[in-house]
Amino acid sequence: MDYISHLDALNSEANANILASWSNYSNLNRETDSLVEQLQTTLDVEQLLSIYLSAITSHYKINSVELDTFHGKFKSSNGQSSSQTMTLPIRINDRLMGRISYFSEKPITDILMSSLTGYQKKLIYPLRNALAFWQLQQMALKDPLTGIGNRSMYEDAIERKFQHAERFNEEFVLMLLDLDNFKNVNDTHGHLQGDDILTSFVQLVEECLRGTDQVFRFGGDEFAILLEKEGLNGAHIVAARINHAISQSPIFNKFNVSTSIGCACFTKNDTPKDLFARADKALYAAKDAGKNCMKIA
Ligand SMILES: Nc1nc2c(ncn2[C@@H]2O[C@H](COP(=O)(O)OP(=O)(O)OP(=O)(O)O)[C@@H](O)[C@H]2O)c(=O)[nH]1
Repeated sequence: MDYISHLDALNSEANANILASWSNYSNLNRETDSLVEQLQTTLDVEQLLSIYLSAITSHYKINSVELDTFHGKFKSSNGQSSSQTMTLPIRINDRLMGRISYFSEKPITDILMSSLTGYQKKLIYPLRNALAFWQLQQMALKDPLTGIGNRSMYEDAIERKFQHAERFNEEFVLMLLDLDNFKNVNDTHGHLQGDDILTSFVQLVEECLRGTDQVFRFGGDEFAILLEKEGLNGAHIVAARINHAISQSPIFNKFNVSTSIGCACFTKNDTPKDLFARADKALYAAKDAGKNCMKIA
């Protein structure tokens, strides 16, 4: 090969390398643009994480990501196990928003970490919007005094419970609870004391339930419980546990407050309204029977 041909060959090799890196660069740019577009399609935090995870798993062997914020934890996973973890902070204008942990079965190297930092930047603003939206939703669904779900959250939960129970042929129980003689606490000792009783009641009830059961405040001194995968027996046990816990509680004894409970078990062909009406009728029966007891529809 003469000198000129050698130079030509070197030149075309260099051009090919430039073209290849340019093509890699523009592919990467196209991918990140498409990731940004996809991240703009939802305000659901878990869906965002799932889109993000799919984008990064096409390059890195990451099996799940977990977002830890001041408001709660969110996770997305492809179901595979991971032995390695790495956590990166997420900041907006130097303010810490939370942290994302990456789980992988392969060691997470410094190079991987720095490229993930680049990817993570695409997530920041969509995530900020989704978290703000999530907070608003939580505020609309939670009772501010006790922190448990309100009537709107109950309506969502009961719809889902019905769909689940019908599909998997599962039992569940709706319990309606109303405090006895509560008005007297407000009238005699003031609303702050009444509020204390309401928050103590929620704590006490939660201690009597499994983590999978749910408790809601409808307003005033009215509450509802959804007992997961339970029938009549479960309802009897839980109601007895709650009534017993109240009878042992110094604050409830001091103010002579107890609770009346009405229960109804889900049956096929029920609607949420039917179930509620039966539990409500049972609650009235418990009040009529002298309060501080449980009646089953
Ligand atoms: N402290 C406080 N009181 C509330 C709140 N919301 C409603 N109430 C009061 O709760 C009371 C509920 O009244 P009732 O259920 O009729 O009173 P009760 O004495 O429990 O009546 P029985 O159920 O027949 O025993 C009323 O006095 C309301 O003003 C609240 O957020 N905080």
